[in-house]
Amino acid sequence: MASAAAPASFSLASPAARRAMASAAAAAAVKFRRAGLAAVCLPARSLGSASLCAGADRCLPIHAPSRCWSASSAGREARAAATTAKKSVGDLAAADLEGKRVLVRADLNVPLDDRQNITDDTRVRAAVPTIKHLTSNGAKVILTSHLGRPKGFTPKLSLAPLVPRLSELLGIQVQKADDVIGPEVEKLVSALPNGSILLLENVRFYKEEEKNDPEFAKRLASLADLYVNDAFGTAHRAHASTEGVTKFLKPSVAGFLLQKELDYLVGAVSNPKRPFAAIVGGSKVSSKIGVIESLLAKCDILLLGGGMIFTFYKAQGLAVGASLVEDDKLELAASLLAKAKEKGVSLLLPTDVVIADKFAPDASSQVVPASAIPDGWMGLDIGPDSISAFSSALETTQTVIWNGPMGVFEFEKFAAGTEAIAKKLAELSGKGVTTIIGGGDSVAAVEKVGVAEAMSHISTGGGSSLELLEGKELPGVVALDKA
Ligand SMILES: Nc1ncnc2c1ncn2[C@@H]1O[C@H](COP(=O)(O)OP(=O)(O)OP(=O)(O)O)[C@@H](O)[C@H]1O
Ligand SMILES: O=C(O)[C@H](O)COP(=O)(O)O
Repeated sequence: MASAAAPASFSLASPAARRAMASAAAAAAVKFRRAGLAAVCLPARSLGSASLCAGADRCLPIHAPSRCWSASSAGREARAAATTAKKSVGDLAAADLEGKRVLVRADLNVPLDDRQNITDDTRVRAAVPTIKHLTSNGAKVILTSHLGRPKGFTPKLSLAPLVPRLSELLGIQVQKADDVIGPEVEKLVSALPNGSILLLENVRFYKEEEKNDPEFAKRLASLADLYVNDAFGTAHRAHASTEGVTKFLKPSVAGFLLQKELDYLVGAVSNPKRPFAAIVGGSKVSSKIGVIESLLAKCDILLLGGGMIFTFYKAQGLAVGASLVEDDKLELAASLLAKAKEKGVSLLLPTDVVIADKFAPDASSQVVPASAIPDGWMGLDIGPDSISAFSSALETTQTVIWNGPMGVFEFEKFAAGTEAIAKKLAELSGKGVTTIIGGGDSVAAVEKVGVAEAMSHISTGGGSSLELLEGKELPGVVALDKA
């Protein structure tokens, strides 16, 4: 194994970034530059919190009990309609599993605190149904995952802290290997009894993983008889354990979590119950162009919030004061507005905003019409009239997908818009509307309000869910056997 190396670089979507943000915020508050604004960065990001839903044969975590997924439900129809229809672990007969060594790729990339405690176990809970299904059918599970972005062997990114929680959730003691491949691992695998689980060490300790090295993939694959990919959060990476191993293991199938993510983020979005509304927020329009364009082709109503709205306002000739604006995206914003019109999509921009005199939790604030933002003030949330207009528009829908907060919800003063939307979606969910939270900060917002359990689906993916919503194919999915 290679030796420890340089510090990893972070993307905002990764737990590594969350960990970095959390510890920095705990120390005090971290100033960072985001598109010209000095922001106080809080550890707001986390992923879902719903509990396992007892009783359903293939029930998955992170969704409302009333929407337990089953083989005969609408999910299957939606999946069949999706271009990503893949063979599932549920399609394998018990005889295909009994006594077989199954390599399961999960995404156990969870946030850990300084004492190596898991601070959000959503991804661990989400991995349980597939593993339980395999062990209860007598398979020998060889579990593999990454944690963070190590450069070589990095003890603090060992998967060891995952063992107690996994064992507790699975109801059996999970064994852990100190390596990913090699004679020691092979020995442990050959001694596995039916129905047992061996967790391999962090697969990214080998640089060959991210390089999708065929020799490494072959050695990893040689540990098993078949492959199950349940790592939705990493399905946008063409790595050895997500893509390379499929060339050496047949069958290579989707786990229940991966399947449910596809059912919702592809199936329900491509073939929605209508009217279908998309809510897109977040900081910048530039990071959501692909998502907006893709959703414009599918939705009936598009609600825009967050920092990106000011680029749209400016494109319409409004003054935006000191709000976040991407001047090089004004034409793009105008063309997106024109495209919505052309496609007959009802696009709503907030009509009023909560403005602040500085980018800080203790800023002075006031509500003004979108057309009356004074010089020196910046919009940090959508206003009450907009909340009410957005809520009325959502009342008419049957499917809603949400990606990106309506304002700077990390600051209490500017969290009302995001929280109101979260509550509205929870209410609609209770009335049978399909509500999908597409990963990222909107998940943290839904969690903060305590309505995560009410939603139809909360994605465990950050980058992967954005790529799916942009209409991209994910290499980890493409590589699996067709349904
Ligand atoms: N009006 C605003 N001005 C500046 N920043 C804002 C504004 N509204 C929201 N934000 C910030 O946008 C950030 C979220 O943006 P981002 O584009 O990362 O969202 P996301 O899509 O939920 O995340 P991800 O990219 O992981 O999917 C939040 O930290 C929030 O504070
Ligand atoms: O947290 C994530 O988004 C996934 O685990 C993928 O991690 P990565 O961005 O380091 O590939």
